[in-house]
This record gives sequence, C-alpha cells and structure tokens, in this order.
Amino acid sequence: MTNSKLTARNVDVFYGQKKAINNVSIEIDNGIVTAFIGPSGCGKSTFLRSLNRMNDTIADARVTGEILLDGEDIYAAAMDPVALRARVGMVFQKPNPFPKSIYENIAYGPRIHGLAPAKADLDGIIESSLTKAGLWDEVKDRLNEPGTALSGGQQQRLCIARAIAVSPEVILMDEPCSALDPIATARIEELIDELKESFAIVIVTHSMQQAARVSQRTAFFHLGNLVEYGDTSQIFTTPREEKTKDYITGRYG
Ligand SMILES: Nc1ncnc2c1ncn2[C@@H]1O[C@H](COP(=O)(O)OP(=O)(O)OP(=O)(O)O)[C@@H](O)[C@H]1O
Repeated sequence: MTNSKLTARNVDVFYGQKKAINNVSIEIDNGIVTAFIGPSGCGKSTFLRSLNRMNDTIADARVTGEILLDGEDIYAAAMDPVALRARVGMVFQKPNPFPKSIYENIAYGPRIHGLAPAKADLDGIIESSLTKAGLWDEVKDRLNEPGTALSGGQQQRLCIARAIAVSPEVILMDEPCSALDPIATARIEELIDELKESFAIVIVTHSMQQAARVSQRTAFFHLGNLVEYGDTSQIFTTPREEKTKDYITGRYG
C-alpha cells in the first residue's frame, strides 16, 4: 500500500545543546517531489541533511530517532555514510562543480563506487547522466573543458548529473535555484519534474510558488516542528493549521 522510500520517526536534531528539529515523523514517497517550506531558520536544511547523514560532517550536530531508507536504519553502525550518500544524493544551493573537466566532474562518483570497470562503461554513464540532466547537447563537444566555465544554470545541471551518475534512489535539493536567474530556474524546475519518474526528490525552497509548481507533497516547518504535511494542493488551498495558513498567505516568514 505504501510507496514510502524514506521514513523518519521521532527525529530530533541538536547543535550542541540547541534543538533545531523537534520530534519530526514523516514518510517520503517514491515517484514524487516533496517540498520542505517554512520561514528562515525553521530547520528545513537541518532536517534535509539528516536524511543522508550530511549532518555527520558538522562537529556538534547530533541526530536522534530513526530514519529508514527502504526500511533500513541509515544511522545503524553497519551503514557506510559514503555509500549512503550515493543512494541519497544531494544538490546544494550554490552550484559547486569540482575544479575539473565536465567529464571528470561526473566520472568521479562512478569511479570511487566501482560502477564503471571499463572506459566504455564510464563514457556511457557520462552520456546518460548528462542527458538525464538535460545538458548533453550543450556540452557533448566540450567535455574536457572545466565545469566551472559553464553558466550558473548549466553548472547546477552538471551537479544534478553528478548526483545522478551514481544511480541514487533519492535526490535531496537544498534551494537548488536560489543562485539562478528565472530562465535557468525554469529549466531546473522542468528537470525536477522529469527526474521524479526515476528518483524520490526532496526540495527545500523559500519560494512558495516554486513549491506549488514542482511538488506533489509539501511539508511546512516552523521553529523546528513539522506543522503540517500533505498534498501540495491541499496545503496551499485548504491548510488545516492556522500557522500554515499564516505562512502561505504571507503573514510572516
Ligand atoms: N552548523 C550549525 N551550527 C549551529 N546551529 C546551526 C547550524 N546550522 C543551522 N543551525 C541552526 O539551526 C536552526 C535551523 O537552521 P536551518 O539552516 O536548518 O534552517 P532553514 O529552515 O534551512 O533556514 P534557511 O531557510 O534560512 O536556510 C537555526 O536556528 C540555525 O541557526
């Protein structure tokens, strides 16, 4: 019955003594885009990072509760965080290609994860990842040029191609369009819509218009709490909670 890819149960996240996420439980489904919205500082990015253990890289961050990927506890001792982050990939706010060629940006992941034993396999992964990210036609004749020489929107699509290259199951996107102009933003939004067929996608966004455009389900966070979670159309037309209503009508945030 359930199509749940990620399940969080009673998750708290602390930075030192400070609790940034309070008792969040949520199911994130396959085949759709889930948006996290809420005012600045409400914990959207913190919670997103707990879904692939990116918080492990922050010295005083601590996660309690349970997060399951296909029923498997991602915080279990047996879970390798590097392998986990290939399964649950991430795209950041600012495009961050490696200072290497377009080709090498994408080749890195498949190489370290042993996905491409021969050069032909790697070439195939590079082409298919760039194609899925909607960038192949623009870069196929310049794969040896630096990734950093691309436009901002192209760099972000390169970062999406890099995430796709290791065949993830989930892609987490933390405000992936905030550094992009409206045309590049529209291109990424179209891409997100196509990618949801193959991956569960979670996007943090400050833009309610963007959440309404790209997502099928929306989670509204406030002061570290998950206030309301439901179908995007319901959240934006008939929110159950007063706080959600205040936020979506622009009363605060
Ligand atoms: N590395 C950190 N160390 C200590 N506190 C942090 C750290 N990162 C975030 N916080 C705090 O945790 C809370 C949640 O921050 P977070 O960045 O997750 O919110 P957000 O909703 O994503 O905000 P924004 O929309 O502004 O990006 C805030 O009070 C923030 O100051």
